[in-house]
Amino acid sequence: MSGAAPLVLRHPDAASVAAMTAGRLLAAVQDAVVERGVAHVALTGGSMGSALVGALAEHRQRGVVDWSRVHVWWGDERYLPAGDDDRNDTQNDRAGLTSLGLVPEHVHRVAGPDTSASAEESAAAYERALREHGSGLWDVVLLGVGPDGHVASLFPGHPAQLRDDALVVAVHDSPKPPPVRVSITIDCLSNSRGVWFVVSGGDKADAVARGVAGAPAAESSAAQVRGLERTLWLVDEPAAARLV
Ligand SMILES: O=C1O[C@H](COP(=O)(O)O)[C@@H](O)[C@H](O)[C@H]1O
Repeated sequence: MSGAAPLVLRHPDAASVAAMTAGRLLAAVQDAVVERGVAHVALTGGSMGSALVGALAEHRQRGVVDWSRVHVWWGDERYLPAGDDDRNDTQNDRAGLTSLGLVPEHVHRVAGPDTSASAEESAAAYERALREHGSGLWDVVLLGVGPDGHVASLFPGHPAQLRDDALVVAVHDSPKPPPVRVSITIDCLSNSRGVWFVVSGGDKADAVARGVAGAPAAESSAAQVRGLERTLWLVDEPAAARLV
């Protein structure tokens, strides 16, 4: 498999994962803005996605970053109307994303059924937006991991998991509700300088072990995604419990 080999960074608990990752993300974004004038970050939903955004919003050094040069995207979105409680962007907004000082046009939200005819149309629009901004060469892609090894909305064994004919795909019949989603594909997520998995909790211990070990796709979507320069697993001790 191409990309950087996984590096595991262990933390005592979920709050430490969020706080340490927030500091690391501020530095990575600052580096990107200074080196290239712009930073592109893919956010994640789920428990750690919002914990991380909350830690960013509370970070004492968050003002050091020129947020007007930062673009945020989502690795996946639940196909629900804007503002729905179950959307990843709604949860990230409530965790503090809106307080960072991002330019609204640089916050790239996935269209829901209120503004698109179908998940396919929404995925195509998101892909067009990505192509307008360099086809998704990310600085950092953040990924939560489900107990089943899914990342973004790419579930092991699901027909959408290994799609390689698009940057963004519609996902129907998701094993985790809601059933309709839009997801960036494995190849596109891997087109990032850094891929950072953020995981906490003992229910994720098997998924972390499989992901770090490079398990086959049938067992882990996480294992199929690696960064071009760095692949970090930022985990708490319960999530690290099955690592050898
Ligand atoms: O449904 C989703 O689940 C994963 C993991 O969520 P968690 O709550 O188990 O941490 C998340 O990364 C993904 O973005 C989201 O849509």
